[in-house]
Amino acid sequence: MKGIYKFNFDNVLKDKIGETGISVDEIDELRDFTNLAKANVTKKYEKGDLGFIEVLNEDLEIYEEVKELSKEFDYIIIIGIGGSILGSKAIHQGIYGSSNTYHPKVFYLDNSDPEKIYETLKAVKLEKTLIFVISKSGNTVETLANYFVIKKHMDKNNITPAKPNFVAITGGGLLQKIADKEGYMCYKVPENVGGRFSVLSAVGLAPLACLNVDIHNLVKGAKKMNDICQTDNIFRNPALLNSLIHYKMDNTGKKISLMMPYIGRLHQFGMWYRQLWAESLGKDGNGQTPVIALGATDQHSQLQLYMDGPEDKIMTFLKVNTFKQDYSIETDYDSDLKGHKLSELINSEQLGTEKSITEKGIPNVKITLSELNEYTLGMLTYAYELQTAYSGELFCINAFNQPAVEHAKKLSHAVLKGSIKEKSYNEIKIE
Ligand SMILES: O=P(O)(O)OC[C@H]1O[C@H](O)[C@H](O)[C@@H](O)[C@@H]1O
Repeated sequence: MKGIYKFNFDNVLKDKIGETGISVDEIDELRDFTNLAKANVTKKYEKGDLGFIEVLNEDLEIYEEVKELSKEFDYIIIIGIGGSILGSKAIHQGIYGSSNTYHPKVFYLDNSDPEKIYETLKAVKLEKTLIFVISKSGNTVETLANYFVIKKHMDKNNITPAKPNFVAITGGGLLQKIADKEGYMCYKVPENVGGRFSVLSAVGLAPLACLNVDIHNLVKGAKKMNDICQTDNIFRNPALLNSLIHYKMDNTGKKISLMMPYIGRLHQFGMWYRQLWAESLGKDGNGQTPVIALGATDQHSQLQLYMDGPEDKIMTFLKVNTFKQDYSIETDYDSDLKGHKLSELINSEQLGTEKSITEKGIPNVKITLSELNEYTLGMLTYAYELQTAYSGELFCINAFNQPAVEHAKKLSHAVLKGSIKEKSYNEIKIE
């Protein structure tokens, strides 16, 4: 499997967007600054802190066992939240789209919304369902709650699949205890792999292997990107260059990082990126708010704001050259569309938007993939992981923790236990 990845940064340059931009010379002058960031990431990796790089060397044969087991099942449920599920969702959608017409069918339980679990239970036959329960900490309440509800439902209704149907992927906590006690097949999340950086570890690879994603090519793409990004030449290192561009733009008030894929299959990738960028860099008053829009759909809903609203955005266009299916537009009516393909239309819309955004002086970069397959998706995913690690260094932020989220989790627990009650003094109530 092959594919080409192109990173284009013309439209952040001063000669394209004016004074808000950056020049090639300025980028070059920041060589020491960017090389230090890169060297710090390497140091952390050598110290054993960056498991998301280490996992590239993992033996993928370990996933054969669960893949074999999955052949007994028609449905897969993945239970997890945040970094424990967004990656597999993004990669699966990146390869298969969101129609869920393939075998096995997949369902994601990533919320404690009772209606969602009800709908899922109605859509699957549990005796034919392989269920992944994924949580690095092993203690995330939404994940445990969904597991407990499904387990009880199976026990109460005497649902006994031909083969054991729970697989735990965890680094410890209550989930590990449950897996040990119940004898579940279990994959480990290494301590040094942060949840949102875990898609290329067991967290993503075990379920994806069962969903017929070619994980070998996925990792191969990531390794290729890792090799490419070993260079200190920033103009040859897309992760480092994009990191610097976002850093410089942040410094000039571009506090929103807007990602706009022009293919539906990358929409979930945007959602994965949203967590990665937000949780890694949103600290101590820093951080760019990631926003995801889908081209061309959101041109007709958001573009007015992007072009004419606050000048606080840097945009990333994601584009693919080849679509898996295509249609030519044929009509007897007099129309500019006549004789064109849908792929030409969507890519023209991308370029048209890019041109008008650039004319407005809004900085934007573009990643073009020759096609969207496991290999190119592996390159894309890993480039963003590395870019986020570099950005942590540039912004002097620990990109690998999430203290504010931990605090909110504690308060939610306190509410559940009854030690915090909802009180409101100022509200409008209408009956
Ligand atoms: O994998 P888990 O331990 O269940 O954590 C799931 C998620 O929980 C928290 O909300 C963290 O902020 C996320 O970074 C994490 O991905």
